[in-house]
Amino acid sequence: MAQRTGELVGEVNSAHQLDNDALFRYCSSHVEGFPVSSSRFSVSQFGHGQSNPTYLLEVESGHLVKRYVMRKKPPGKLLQSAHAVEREFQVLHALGTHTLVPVPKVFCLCTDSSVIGTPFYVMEFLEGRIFLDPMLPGVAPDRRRALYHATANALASLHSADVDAIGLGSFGRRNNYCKRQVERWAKQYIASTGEGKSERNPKMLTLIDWLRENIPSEDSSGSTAGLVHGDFRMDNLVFHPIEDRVIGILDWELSTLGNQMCDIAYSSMLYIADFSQGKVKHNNGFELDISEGVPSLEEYLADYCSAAGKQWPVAGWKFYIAFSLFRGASILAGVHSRYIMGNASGGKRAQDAGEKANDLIQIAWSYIQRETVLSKNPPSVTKGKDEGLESGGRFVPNKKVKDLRDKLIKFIEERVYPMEQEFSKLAQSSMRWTVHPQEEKLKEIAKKEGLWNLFIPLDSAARAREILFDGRGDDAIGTGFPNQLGAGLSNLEYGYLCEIMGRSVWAPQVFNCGAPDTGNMEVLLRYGNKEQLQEWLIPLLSGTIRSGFAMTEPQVASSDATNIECSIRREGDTYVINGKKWWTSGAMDPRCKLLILMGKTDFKAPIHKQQSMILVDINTPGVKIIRPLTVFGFDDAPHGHAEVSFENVRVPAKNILLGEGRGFEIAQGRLGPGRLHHCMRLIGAAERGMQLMVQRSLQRRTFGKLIAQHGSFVSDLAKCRIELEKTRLLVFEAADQLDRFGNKKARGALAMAKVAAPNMAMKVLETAIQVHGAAGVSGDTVLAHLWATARTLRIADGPDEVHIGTIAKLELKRAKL
Ligand SMILES: Cc1cc2nc3c(=O)[nH]c(=O)nc-3n(C[C@H](O)[C@H](O)[C@H](O)COP(=O)(O)OP(=O)(O)OC[C@H]3O[C@@H](n4cnc5c(N)ncnc54)[C@H](O)[C@@H]3O)c2cc1C
Repeated sequence: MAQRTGELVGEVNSAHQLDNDALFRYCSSHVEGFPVSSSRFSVSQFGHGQSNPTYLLEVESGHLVKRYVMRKKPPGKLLQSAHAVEREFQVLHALGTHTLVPVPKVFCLCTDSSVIGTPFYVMEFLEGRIFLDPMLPGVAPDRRRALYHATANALASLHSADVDAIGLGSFGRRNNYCKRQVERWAKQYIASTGEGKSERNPKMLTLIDWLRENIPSEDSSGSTAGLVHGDFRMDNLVFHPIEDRVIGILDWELSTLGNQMCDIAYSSMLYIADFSQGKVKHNNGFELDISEGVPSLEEYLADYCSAAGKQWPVAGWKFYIAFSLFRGASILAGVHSRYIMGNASGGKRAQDAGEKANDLIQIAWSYIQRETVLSKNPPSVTKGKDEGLESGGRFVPNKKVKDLRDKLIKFIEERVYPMEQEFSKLAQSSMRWTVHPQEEKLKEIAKKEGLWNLFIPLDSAARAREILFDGRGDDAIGTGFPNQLGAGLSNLEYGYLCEIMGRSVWAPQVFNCGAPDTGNMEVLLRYGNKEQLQEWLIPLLSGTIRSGFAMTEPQVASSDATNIECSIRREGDTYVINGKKWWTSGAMDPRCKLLILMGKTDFKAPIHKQQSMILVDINTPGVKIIRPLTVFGFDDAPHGHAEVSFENVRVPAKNILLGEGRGFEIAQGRLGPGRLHHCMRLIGAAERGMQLMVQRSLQRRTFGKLIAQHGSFVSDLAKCRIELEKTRLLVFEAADQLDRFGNKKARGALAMAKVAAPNMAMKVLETAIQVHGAAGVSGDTVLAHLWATARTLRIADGPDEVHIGTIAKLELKRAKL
């Protein structure tokens, strides 16, 4: 079973007591968001890990308890070059600032030993899961496979960091890494063993000689060199609280530049020697019987090589594993030695380290005696690699989509979530109808990251390219950045990404994927002519303007669009518009420039030929914003939902879309993908609800138990997950049908998704709100806002009953055939 990161702490070890007041004062002035005064500041120590003492800092700030992690050098006389927290800070800072490698954010480094006795640094506390036992007891087999896949991917991601580009070019020497490491750990072993220390093992000395003679040739050339973690094991990884992905790689004490094969070999050592439990378990140098679902050593290695783009290491593998065992033995001898001298942070657990060191030396020798240790060629890794979104399943994102998804998740978690409170604060102030400057900055970063206009389907992009550039692939459209027309994704592929954006009400617009802009751009992409595309689509694509869709009218039941009364009358080379609309989302936004309006050009034509759509510049005389409307009190500023009147509004005749009487036809085209985007975002909103409720349930105690231990909660949680997964499959199915058969044939699946998604999201968010108690209904969490949005979607873009009518009609039609 996994341990929660917050559960791995205990009282501070007597050898590692701190001056808490000095630490508090330092953090107040050096750590972002750390309060200046607090009624409670507590320090506890992580028991896991034995090298640099690591502490959990909990500080009360208003009604919140903020958590940070502090890591320091151990006290006492230290071996040269060990415990370099300054280097840990440097590498974490570089990776966190410039790459997508999952690491905790670091806040400050203190090199002044007078503060708490040794240098230290403070970093973010990651709420997640740590698996102390790599055999993953209590985890289902398919999840085990997914966790190993995530582990291989995390290592590949850190190995892919471009050290020169991120300021780590001089973090170490790249060539002859193993050569230097053999000498370093040999020296350390000698220094840690002998009289008054851990007993020296003569077999270790012969092992050192063997290693010196068998260093692979690539080591001297540096061809497999790059950033090396140095202690990459599953128990140094924090996994997401519920998803099987790594959110933080910890313990960078031994990181440097060098031969990266050492990292993958070290992390594979568990297949040869499992010392996660009291005694070392081994099979005389052969692979151990591994738990069901855990990939074999070769599968794990192949998974890593494929993700990192590395050669299958058949030639040097024996050396790398033997070296890992040797290095492990040297480290354990050091721990044992420190235990004897009384300053190992692992306390009593360090007592057995000497015996374990000798076991590893023996296993290394058995391994070296093996004739072959790796097959000539890697096994196929397709199995397990791309199974399901996280594990198995029919809907499987390909590598391109997975990469975009990982990027999006990191972007949202690191840049959007931290801004949510700030955006909400502005949206509730007297400046509510202005745009937060940070939102515009985030848009620019999203463009550069290639996370822009991802909603545009391949076929719509092709049409725009044809019309605007005669088919040339010039996507920059003179705006200075590529991918204006998206990433060439299908609706299904976008589904995997749109879902992620739905986790925050603020996220979609950051990626230019917010409603109603996406639907409006889709209308232009599908039905606009060249002039209309140039005037309106291009600024919408670059995010310099926003738009609204004006169909619903207060005086008529607008779920039946044939009721619409707004008139669009032709007069010479203009159309004159008269009518009243409401719920025109986005019309309050200061960036809103375009309204796509639906009205009637011919009240006498057949019922579905009376409507037309026309492009209206919001600044045209006669367009009047009457008031913003609220959704359960949320006015969704600065975007807003407006009541708008149109009095003798004259627009050029060329602004008509597709021609008079074609409004219904366009509405059908617009609403299919637009509706589905709402469903996708609702899946994301529900996932956020799941995440928050799980976190809350594991932190909060009632009547002597965590909420997570109460049976009623467990039952609700499981039911929410079932509903969520059912709905996700339905939404993917609808997207897939939309891609394969088009809007009309997919209408049954689209209607089912549109009914299922808001109802499911409401149920999940409602449960999450309940688990949060009063905090859930307040503005302190995102839950109330997400719930309110989900509720509107049982009405907006067609009420449930209308879609239910469509589903039933198709069902009955089938029966008649
Ligand atoms: C937050 C939000 C944003 C919106 N954004 C936009 C926007 O940007 N642009 C825009 O034009 N509109 C927008 N709308 C309006 C929305 O699309 C309409 O509210 C919706 O189409 C329903 O129309 P209506 O409100 O007139 O309800 P009505 O048509 O009056 O329907 C009321 C109720 O009648 C019942 N009903 C209707 N049809 C049937 C049926 N066939 N069988 C049984 N019962 C039925 C349902 O219970 C329905 O909820 C938005 C609405 C909300 C809440």
